[in-house]
Amino acid sequence: MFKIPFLDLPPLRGATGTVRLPGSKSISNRVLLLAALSEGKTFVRDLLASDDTAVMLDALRTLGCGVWREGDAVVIDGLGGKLRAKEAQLFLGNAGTAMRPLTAALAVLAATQGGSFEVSGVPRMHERPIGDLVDALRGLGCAIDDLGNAGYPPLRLRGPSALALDAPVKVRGDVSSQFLTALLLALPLVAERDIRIEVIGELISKPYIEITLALLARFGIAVKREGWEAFIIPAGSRYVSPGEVFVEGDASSASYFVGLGAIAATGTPIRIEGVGSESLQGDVRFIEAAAAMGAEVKTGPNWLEVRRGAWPLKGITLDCNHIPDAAMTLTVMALYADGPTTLTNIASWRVKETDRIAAMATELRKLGATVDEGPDWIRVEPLKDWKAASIHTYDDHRVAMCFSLAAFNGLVTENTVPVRILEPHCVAKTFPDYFETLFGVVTANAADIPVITIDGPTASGKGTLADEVGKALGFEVLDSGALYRVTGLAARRAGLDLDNGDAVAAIVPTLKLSFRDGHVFLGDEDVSARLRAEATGLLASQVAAHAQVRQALNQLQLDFRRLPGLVADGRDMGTAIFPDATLKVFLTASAATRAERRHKQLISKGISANINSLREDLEARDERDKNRSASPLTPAQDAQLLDNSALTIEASVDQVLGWWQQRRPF
Ligand SMILES: O=C(O)C1=C[C@@H](OP(=O)(O)O)[C@@H](O)[C@H](O)C1
Ligand SMILES: C=C(OP(=O)(O)O)C(=O)O
Repeated sequence: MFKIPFLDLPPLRGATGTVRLPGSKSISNRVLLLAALSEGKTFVRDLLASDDTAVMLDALRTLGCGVWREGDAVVIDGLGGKLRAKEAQLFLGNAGTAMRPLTAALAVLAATQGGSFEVSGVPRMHERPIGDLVDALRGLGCAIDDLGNAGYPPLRLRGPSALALDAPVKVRGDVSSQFLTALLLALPLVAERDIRIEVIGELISKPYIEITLALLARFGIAVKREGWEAFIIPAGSRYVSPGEVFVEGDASSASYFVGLGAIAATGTPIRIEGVGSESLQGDVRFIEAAAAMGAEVKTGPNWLEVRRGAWPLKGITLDCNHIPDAAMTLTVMALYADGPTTLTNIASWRVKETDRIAAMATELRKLGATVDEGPDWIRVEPLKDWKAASIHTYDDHRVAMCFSLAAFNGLVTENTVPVRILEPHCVAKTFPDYFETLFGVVTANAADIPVITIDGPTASGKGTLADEVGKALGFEVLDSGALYRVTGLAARRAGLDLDNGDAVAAIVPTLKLSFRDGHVFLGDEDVSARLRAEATGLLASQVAAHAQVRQALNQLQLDFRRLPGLVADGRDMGTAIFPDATLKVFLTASAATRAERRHKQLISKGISANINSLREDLEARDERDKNRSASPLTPAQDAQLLDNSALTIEASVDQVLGWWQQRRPF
């Protein structure tokens, strides 16, 4: 996950490959609750691992459920309908699928067994309505206290209290379907007689009720229904765990890749694995909307393949009540259309993670789009004149994911712009690795992928600075010095004459080199510590003097230019390898400062060292690096010079990030 203040997406051009979706949020949290209410163990496979499921799992643990991992399964040892904890405070983040169903289940459990439970969430959760559910539960006889504003969390669910189960339970369905879902999931707890639930008002987001009914059936509860108006939980219903449940991929998460295929898969299609024609989730019908906009879609039981069909896409008008979450993706696809796109019947967008109609309209306008909105609709015009924009994400995962599709503007305009996604980690709600997954299936022109080079003499602190800048921007880091060090080490191990440039260059393509978690591996061996040793530094300096060796390592270094960007540290990154880098930094420090730092570093590792001879070595190495004929150590003409002798690491990082920001169009 990119846990950084912003993620800049350079212009993207194409898409190809296969995406394996994370588990469905809606299915995961329903299955967890049903397993918790059942008796005995349920093995849940392919469970979504995200913020929304984490709060549900924490809540279940607090309530006394067994929750543990066994291989690739999460095992829930259920309560069998009996409360083990009679008091608890549950923090449910911003997960509607945890807040609403747990409120109903705990209200009913507290009423029948006694207890006091508080449910709360993030500030936005306290602005998301729950009054219709509370009214239904109070009508049934549950004791519920508003701990904040009436009709919103936080709430206290108290008991015991007498339940009136003979009259129908009435619930409004026109603000959120999750209220009906919550009652359907919880009321089998007290189904000594038939329980009738009646929906008041037009039910929205109907396909989510189908998910609820299907999963209840898997846990042994066969709800009878009268269309969408009434649902009857038969007397004697009991939750019976099926023992094992497989969670299918998330169909709402699929929408971003369906959109991606429609926009950018011009050759082979994007393959999306985890949902397909047999999906339980209504959002799989997003493919119909995408097809109406021009996408070519093929489906199998649990896969989709999508490629570009019509181009530009076709503007559509669509009632999106049945796909409230996935439909947001259409508003960004609409930028690439031949005419306006109008989405209707989406009033619920206003009470989700943020006011999504307002959020999408505001952010689309920042890109230059013309957008109109009403209480329950939005209209987006195609965009020709794109502006670089910093997209505010409102702690809404879907806003962040949707706007990644705006980075394909280079497919419709010459004046390509990057897109900045603020607080990209909000995707953690349902798809923590969204951006990594995206980068795995999109292509960009190498020249569009930003590079920051940090060159400078040995022990100037390039490595630390590059790592920190890389972390701050979410960029890849290339420690080119390590490549020379590995080559020097491997050449020495192979018994080569290090003065023989051809021989040393010949082993470069055979190096089995990988960088993982800040470590460098040669084959399976972690050689990080060896590479840092002074002796290896000298080997590196020797082999680096050969033009043939530098040539062999060139391509390897260029290959590190990957999305979303690269920070390359070395000696000739800005002059020879990435001459088109957006920002070039030449880092220096006095020989005395560098010798002191190296000395401290060695001493802290328990290696004895003499500061004077370290300084002499450094100076000798500087001379060799400066005077070699192949790529001598010298600042690029357009480099920013940074002498960090008197600077802290933070100050150097801030300086580089400041220069970087000056070069950004945001
Ligand atoms: O039941 C569910 O799993 C959901 C129902 C929908 O909410 P509404 O019924 O409030 O539209 C949907 O937006 C949400 O992401 C998940
Ligand atoms: C509306 C959403 O979430 P929640 O389950 O919190 O309602 C969503 O994921 O788009």
